[in-house]
Amino acid sequence: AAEGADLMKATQLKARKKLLRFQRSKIHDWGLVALEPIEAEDFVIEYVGELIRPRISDIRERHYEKMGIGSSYLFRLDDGYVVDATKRGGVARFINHSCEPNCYTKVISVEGQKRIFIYAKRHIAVGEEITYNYKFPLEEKKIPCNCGSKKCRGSLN
Ligand SMILES: Nc1ncnc2c1ncn2[C@@H]1O[C@H](CN(CC[C@H](N)C(=O)O)CC2CN(Cc3cccs3)C2)[C@@H](O)[C@H]1O
Repeated sequence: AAEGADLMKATQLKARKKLLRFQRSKIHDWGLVALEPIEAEDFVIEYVGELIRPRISDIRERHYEKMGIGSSYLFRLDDGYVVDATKRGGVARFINHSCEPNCYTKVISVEGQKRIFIYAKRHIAVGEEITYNYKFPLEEKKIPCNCGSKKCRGSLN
């Protein structure tokens, strides 16, 4: 019974959203920083937003560009669907890109709904900024990357 309780506790620890703080980032404007140590493969946070169809996301993207808020609160899924965190989103929308990220994203269908979960690739120490690879498609107009990692590709797209 004791080891069952420990297993339960360990599972909860791994699955629980981690303590994070939204603060100025060395990479870009604002970012998310770990307030507790995070182990490899631990669940960190869900990228919460509205799941929208490709056509709707094109219309919104143009609208956001015109409004000057930049379209990168849009998290594109492989099938063209987009999770839009611009209006209704969680703090995960503030996570910055790195070419050597400490987290990775996984799209999981929960009751037919696609959701984006962010996990740690490695141990993350208190105070480290949470990052994942945006995997933006290559574009002409480059967004210079400021991740500072040795293997930085120089741009996000
Ligand atoms: N490694 C990097 N190097 C350089 N720039 C980066 C990096 N990684 C994220 N970026 C920028 O961050 C946006 C992704 N953003 C993540 C959070 C951002 N730090 C924030 O404070 O809002 C969300 C978008 C929505 N936009 C609102 C704006 C706020 C200020 C100017 S536009 C930012 C991206 O589209 C980029 O422009």
